[in-house]
Amino acid sequence: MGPVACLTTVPAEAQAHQSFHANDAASAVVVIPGAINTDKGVNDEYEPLKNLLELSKQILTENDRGGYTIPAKGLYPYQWNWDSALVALGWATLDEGRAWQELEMLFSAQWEDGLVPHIVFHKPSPTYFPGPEIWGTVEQPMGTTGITQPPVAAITVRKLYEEGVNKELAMQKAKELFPKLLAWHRWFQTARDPHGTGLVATLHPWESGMDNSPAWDEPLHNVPVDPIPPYVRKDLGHVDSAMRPKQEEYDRFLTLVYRFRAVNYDCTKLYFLSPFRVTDLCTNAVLYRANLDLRWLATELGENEIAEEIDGWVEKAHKAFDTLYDAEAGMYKSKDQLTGKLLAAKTSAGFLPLFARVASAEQAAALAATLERWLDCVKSGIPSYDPEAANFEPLRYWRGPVWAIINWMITDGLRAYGYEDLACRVEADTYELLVSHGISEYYNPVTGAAAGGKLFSWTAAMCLAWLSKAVTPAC
Ligand SMILES: O=C(O)[C@@H](CO)O[C@H]1O[C@H](CO)[C@@H](O)[C@H](O)[C@H]1O
Repeated sequence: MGPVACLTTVPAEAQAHQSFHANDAASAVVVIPGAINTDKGVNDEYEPLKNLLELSKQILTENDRGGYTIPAKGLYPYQWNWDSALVALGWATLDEGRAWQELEMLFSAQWEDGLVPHIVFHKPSPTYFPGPEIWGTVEQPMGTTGITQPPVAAITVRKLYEEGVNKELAMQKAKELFPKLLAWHRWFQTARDPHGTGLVATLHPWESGMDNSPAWDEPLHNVPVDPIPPYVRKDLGHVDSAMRPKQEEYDRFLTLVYRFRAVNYDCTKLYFLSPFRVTDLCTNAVLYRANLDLRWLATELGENEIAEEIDGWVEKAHKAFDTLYDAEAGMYKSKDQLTGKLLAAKTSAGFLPLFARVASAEQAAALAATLERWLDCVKSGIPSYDPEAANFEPLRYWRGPVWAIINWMITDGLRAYGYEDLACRVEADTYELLVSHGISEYYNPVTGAAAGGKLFSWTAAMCLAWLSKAVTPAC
């Protein structure tokens, strides 16, 4: 095969806002596998990537709080669930022991019923709201929230186990973590799918990880705002309000927390009483993939009965996923469980069934075509929301901005289905964003500008674990 024309010149842009900066990023050239650079020497091209990797390493080190990594200073000062599972992939490229420790710290906060909380409040911090005093999960051994997040951890454990150099350590840690992962996945099957539909419920937008996704507009609007105690948002002290969820969303986020707290987060009650209950594509796609990886681990560890149990979950979920596919739109959609309706919004979560491997070849082709259309509408992809939608907001959080972690998941899926060129395109876009604009929480897909929190851990981790391998000097 001849050279692939994937060369992109990245405009120079200073990264003054980054305290560890990759300021050699000017005139960087993105080279993706198979590309031949005709203008510059390989070493020059590699320099921006080397700087980016150095910056990423420094970010993880700076955000390390002694065994767990905060997502970003000030804005998110605790341990977040799916952040940590993704950040562990970055740590693995630097220090395998530290990667395993990240997961151990997360699971040290696991509840007796199996839930792994969305935030662990290891140490007090005055910079985030709502903190442990609002959540009030008093019965737990340590301060946590009482909800969960997309279960990435089993995916990480398989990767660390398979790709780790220290095989003895990997075997020991995988064995220790396996029963904890299993307990969490079983919790999803029972607490969040009590009727055995094959797909699990998400009871709070914070559980979806895509807090203010346009998919939640309708179901969240149906949540009545209770007379909750007055509160001050701390996020707006760190980030411009134009990049964050709106006040009416926060009032409902908090209403849900107080309602859940009133029943002490009893998972047998929450499913039935929550006024917000959706089938979230992100949670279900991540869980599906995590179940495949947990099943793989079960076989590795000789746990054959458990492997069969997981097969049952996967089989049921596989059939149920088709109910989320909108053939006319060429897209998967989340569903409101309380109204039974598919939610109209086309979001980047709609591509995640590729990451899960649950899409058919035909569905994958439709998703690839939709994705291509989206990418043609923006400077840098993948936008988190349909860029052709009237209410697309390129700066506001999950309503338009690009997130590197989602790009990684979708790229992984594209490759698995044979869409190599499209995967390369997303990789090149992601690299260009990071080289030109620094390592931030998310990016404006129209201008490329960095947005949200700066020096962001999971973006740094994606750089170390993904882009470092994907973006290589021409060979
Ligand atoms: O905005 C917030 O306060 C928190 C609430 O959990 O949510 C954002 O930050 C988390 C930490 O990075 C991510 O895990 C979520 O995906 C992201 O939406």
